[in-house]
Amino acid sequence: MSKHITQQVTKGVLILTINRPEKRNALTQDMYQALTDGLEQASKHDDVRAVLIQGSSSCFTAGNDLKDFQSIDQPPEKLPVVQFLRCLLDFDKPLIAAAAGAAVGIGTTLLLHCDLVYAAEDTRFQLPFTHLGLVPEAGSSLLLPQLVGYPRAAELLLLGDAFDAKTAKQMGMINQVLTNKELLPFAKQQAQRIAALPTEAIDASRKLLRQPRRKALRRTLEAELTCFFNALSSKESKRAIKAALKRVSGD
Ligand SMILES: C/C=C/C(=O)SCCNC(=O)CCNC(=O)[C@H](O)C(C)(C)COP(=O)(O)OP(=O)(O)OC[C@H]1O[C@@H](n2cnc3c(N)ncnc32)[C@H](O)[C@@H]1OP(=O)(O)O
Repeated sequence: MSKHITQQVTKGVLILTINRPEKRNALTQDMYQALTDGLEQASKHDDVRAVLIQGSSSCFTAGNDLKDFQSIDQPPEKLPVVQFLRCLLDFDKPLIAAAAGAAVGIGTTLLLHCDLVYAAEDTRFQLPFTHLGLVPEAGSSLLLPQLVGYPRAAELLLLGDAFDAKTAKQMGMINQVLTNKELLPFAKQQAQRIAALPTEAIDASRKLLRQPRRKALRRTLEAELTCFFNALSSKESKRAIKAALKRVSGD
């Protein structure tokens, strides 16, 4: 268990909270492992009927820890981030997310796997993969065009500009925009509402919603992973990640 991911079960909802404020909740391999453990436990326990993933009321996550990218020294297969992405794809209970402040990289793409997504007014989404010499992950090269149409998806994934919560709502990426104060209580309430509904009907409905894209999503995720880890070992990406780290931390 990572000290940066906390777990709490309330009224049938497992709340996974990302808590590394000093680094804008950037995700390390330990944190991905803790998130995967949380989802796997939730899947096994009948008393958990929905999962809420959240950061704080002012920051969701700045995405993958950039230093962590530089220190990857094991085959992708064994990496917790890869296990987390596969687990996300197969997760069999309702998944709700509450995003505020930074929602960068995987902080945006993981939302595409959630059933309900709520965002605070100040949320800044960004998919800066190409800036880092990388490619889309988490099945986003399939899910994003399906959700917002090819032209907008291409713009977001190729140019990598940040966009706000209002734009995300207009594009159909999220359910609702709330104030920072309202966000976490409202997301919890919605998760608890789902958890209180007849479980078999919720699970079967969710399966029906997801089933048509399941195989294609799995294929896309695996193709992206191959491409992503090839890119990560390229000179272009190493240079870009070093520059990004310098920009955010001065290192
Ligand atoms: C498979 C997954 C792939 C991906 O997720 S790719 C995406 C990778 N993520 C990024 O490229 C985001 C990089 N971060 C930023 O662009 C900015 O930050 C933000 C827009 C998220 C926030 O900006 P601001 O509020 O001004 O904060 P700040 O001063 O830049 O950072 C505060 C502290 O947080 C650390 N930090 C921020 N993001 C990361 C990160 N992604 N990895 C590691 N550290 C990060 C900094 O270094 C610094 O910390 P210190 O004060 O100790 O230097």
